Amino acid sequence: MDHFLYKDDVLCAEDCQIADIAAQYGTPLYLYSRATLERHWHAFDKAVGSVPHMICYAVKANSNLAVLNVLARLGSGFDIVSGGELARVLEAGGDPAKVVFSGVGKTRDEMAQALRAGIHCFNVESAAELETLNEVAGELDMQAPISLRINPDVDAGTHPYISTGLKENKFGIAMEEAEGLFLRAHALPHLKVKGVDCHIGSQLTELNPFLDAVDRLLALIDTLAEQGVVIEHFDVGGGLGVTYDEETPPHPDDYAKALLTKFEGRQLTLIFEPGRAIAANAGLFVTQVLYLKENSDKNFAIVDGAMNDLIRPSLYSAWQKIIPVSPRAGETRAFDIVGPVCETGDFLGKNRQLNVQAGDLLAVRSAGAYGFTMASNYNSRPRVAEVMVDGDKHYLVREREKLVQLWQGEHLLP
Ligand SMILES: Cc1ncc(COP(=O)(O)O)c(C=O)c1O
Ligand SMILES: N[C@@H](CCCC[NH3+])C(=O)O
Repeated sequence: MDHFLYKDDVLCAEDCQIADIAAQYGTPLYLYSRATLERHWHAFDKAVGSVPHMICYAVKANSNLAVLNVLARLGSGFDIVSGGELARVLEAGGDPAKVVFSGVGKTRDEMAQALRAGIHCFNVESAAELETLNEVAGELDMQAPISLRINPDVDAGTHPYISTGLKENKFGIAMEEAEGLFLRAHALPHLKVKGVDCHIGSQLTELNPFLDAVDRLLALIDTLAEQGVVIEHFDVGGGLGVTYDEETPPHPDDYAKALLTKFEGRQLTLIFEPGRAIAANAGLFVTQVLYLKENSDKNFAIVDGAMNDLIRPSLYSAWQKIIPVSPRAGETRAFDIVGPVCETGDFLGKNRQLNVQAGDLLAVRSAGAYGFTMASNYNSRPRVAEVMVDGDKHYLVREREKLVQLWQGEHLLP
């Protein structure tokens, strides 16, 4: 069920009118629906059923403390890629024992921070990282729980910038090296081998790449068992796609059902790291039209939101639906929806059929994932407010940045 619907011709988020929210907090703003976040998380959790598992939400998709807290209250685990994300999870009340730490460039400090916090597992991505983690754990007189992230060399069929499971990508350990490295990890005194891990890319809309990756890693698990290395968990990563436009990604039920057939008869705990599938369609980006402008037969709607607030259209040519908050009757025209940033690539959408006037509010859909988390202060634009609705209530979950925050921590020469 969609929680962003028109009721009496005005766009609502759950039971709140978006125009009221915009009037109260100003624009641009990000708006999240608690009910949608919870529904998406439960969809994964229920789909896996009674098989031992952890749903470790990928914090990078949306790391607002209120979002993390809503998920932590459901019992979610978390997939992190930095010490900053770990700190956020802890601040939001997340359980460190349900945290997995991914990423190719963990620093020694981040390793120590995560060891002290008592995380579930490090997803190690290279031989060099393995040796470093063993050293850091040794200095702390601890044993680091690890899995190795294997790069299964499957084509995820997604945008090249968000494909991660091909040999040419920087992520994970090559299949040919995997066995040797597991044996090395098994022999190192300050590491405890727990699992295997993969993550082949993001916004996948087909099941086959996931299934191919699982097949390859299960074969590896069998080889390892013959060598006395017991694997307790299988982390399938994240990557399940969402509908931005006409895509028809598998429902978590079908995704889980297909994967579970591969694990029948095995004593493996499953770990899932969904980010986008939980957060993307739980959020909107709300922006106001500042001016209309016509240039050589082209219509521009210049809005107060920009690429620094929501970079996906500029960075990946990503298409996100743009809809009016209070639709006008009458003729539509094709508009490019552009922001105030001084870059030609600053657009939220191109060639959109709309009937808009200056002052109107527009909502960019599917903006709950990789929206605010990828925002910057480019052009010295303060980062926008974030609001969460919960039924007929709404809460400011991050204040709009103030101008003085733009140069916080900067210093003049004496
Ligand atoms: C290691 C890892 N896990 C999980 C995710 C979450 O991916 P998605 O948002 O596509 O579910 C990512 C990002 O792609 C990732 O790099
Ligand atoms: N930022 C990307 C997804 C990256 C996934 C990171 N592992 C997007 O918006 O589509």
